[in-house]
Amino acid sequence: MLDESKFDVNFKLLALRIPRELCKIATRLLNGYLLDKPRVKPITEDPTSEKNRYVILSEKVQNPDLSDIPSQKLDELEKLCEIEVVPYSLTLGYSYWTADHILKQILPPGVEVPSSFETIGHVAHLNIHNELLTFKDVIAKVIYDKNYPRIKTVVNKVGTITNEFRVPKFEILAGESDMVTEVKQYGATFKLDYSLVYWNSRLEHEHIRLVSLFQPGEIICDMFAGIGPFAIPAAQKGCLLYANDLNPDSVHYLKINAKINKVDGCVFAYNLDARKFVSELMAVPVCEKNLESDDSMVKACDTCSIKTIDDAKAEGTKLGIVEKEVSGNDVKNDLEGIENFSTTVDGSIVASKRPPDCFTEENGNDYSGHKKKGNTHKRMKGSVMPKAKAWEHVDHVIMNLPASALQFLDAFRGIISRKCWKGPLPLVHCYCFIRANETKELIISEAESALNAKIEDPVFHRVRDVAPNKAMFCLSFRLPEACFIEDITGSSGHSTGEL
Ligand SMILES: C[S@@+](CC[C@H](N)C(=O)[O-])C[C@H]1O[C@@H](n2cnc3c(N)ncnc32)[C@H](O)[C@@H]1O
Repeated sequence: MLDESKFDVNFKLLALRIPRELCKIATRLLNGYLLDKPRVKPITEDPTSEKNRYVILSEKVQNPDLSDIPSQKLDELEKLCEIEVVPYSLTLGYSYWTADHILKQILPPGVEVPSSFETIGHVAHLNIHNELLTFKDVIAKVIYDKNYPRIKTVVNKVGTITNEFRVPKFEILAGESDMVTEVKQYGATFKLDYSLVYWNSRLEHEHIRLVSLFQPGEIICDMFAGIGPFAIPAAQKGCLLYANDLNPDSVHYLKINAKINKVDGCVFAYNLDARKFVSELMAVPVCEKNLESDDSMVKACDTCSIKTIDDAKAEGTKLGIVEKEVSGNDVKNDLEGIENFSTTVDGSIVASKRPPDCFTEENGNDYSGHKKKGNTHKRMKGSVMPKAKAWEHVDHVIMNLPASALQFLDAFRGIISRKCWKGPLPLVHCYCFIRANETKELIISEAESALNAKIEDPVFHRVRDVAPNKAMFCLSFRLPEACFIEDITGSSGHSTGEL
């Protein structure tokens, strides 16, 4: 085990014993000659008298006659009191030194010291390289000691992720074995079991960037929702969420998180394969039977603002809250013809020119939303959020499974009933990886062959570099018209109404 006393360092220093009321002025006068160590104060108690203090001098003052300090400074101090020099012994030990300092002494010279880690609530996630695996326990102990109580569990990722839920395997190296924890992102709270579900704190900016494109009242379909880092903030914004994940544990926490964040009336959770989810959600039910989510997700919700097109019809009013913003542009940076859409009472779409200043992406193009004037977000106090008919309208589709989301685009082939659909087709936000030897054109062609249709006006947003030769991107585009199915009778565009 680690012998903590090995890290003791003793400093033989000098100190001035002075009346305690002169501490401030002495500190000012001796500026530059005082002990200068992070987190150690240069003034300390005199063990022999309450009335005095020790002013600890820096290591560079070695002579007891204080000849290392300019005489002018000493003269000034002497005018105020008698100066008494005393030896002072300072020991800085294990509890003082940083994790980086200690690990540098333990590990072989030249290796990269693993003193930084990803924090997920009370869990510190390390990725210890093979050459340091023999030191893994001591590394974990130091990180635990230095970060407790903020960190209560230190884990190391084992091997590479191979399972479809994208959950790494961990070994617990120090602290509690409980990996159920809580994380906060932009005001939302997420509970999760880090050993069972996918979570990546590095995606926080991306989650919020994408949600910032959504407008209150919009209908969002999240095909690979995880525990809800897109879905929960979108619902908090007043969107209606159809959120799905194949991992039952993710869906379990998605529901808990919807409750914790008081949006459980706006988040409908499903535990299906994404293809099946989309085909069930967006296809017209044979008997127009209402879709049912897998349990009682529909709850009273104070914070939601969704009204379906049908609700508005019933009220005979224009749906102010579902003003739909749509943008599209091509790689030539042509901003002309970009339009806003508002859904009117009959579900038809009113188009209006939108200001071009909303294009902020690296290539000049974007699907960002422009700020609306005023707050059109109305609350439905104490009411149950009505489910929208997703086969009539969905505004955005989120596909965050970068390793294979492009291949799932085939789920949209001929799925949307032209007869039933109201408004523009959804904007799809499909995450992918692009390697150094790949191009955006290659990605587009992969997406197009999955859709079996041409994509107009694609926009790429670089999310983050995941490896030296690999970056994560978000490809946004409007679902092509080819996804319409003309004749719904007897077509594959019917759902079994299983959801
Ligand atoms: C990269 S994670 C993204 C989770 C979440 N959207 C986020 O941003 O943190 C991908 C998620 O897709 C889920 N998944 C993998 N294959 C799936 C499939 N065939 N159908 C539905 N979900 C799937 C995984 O369980 C995982 O939660």
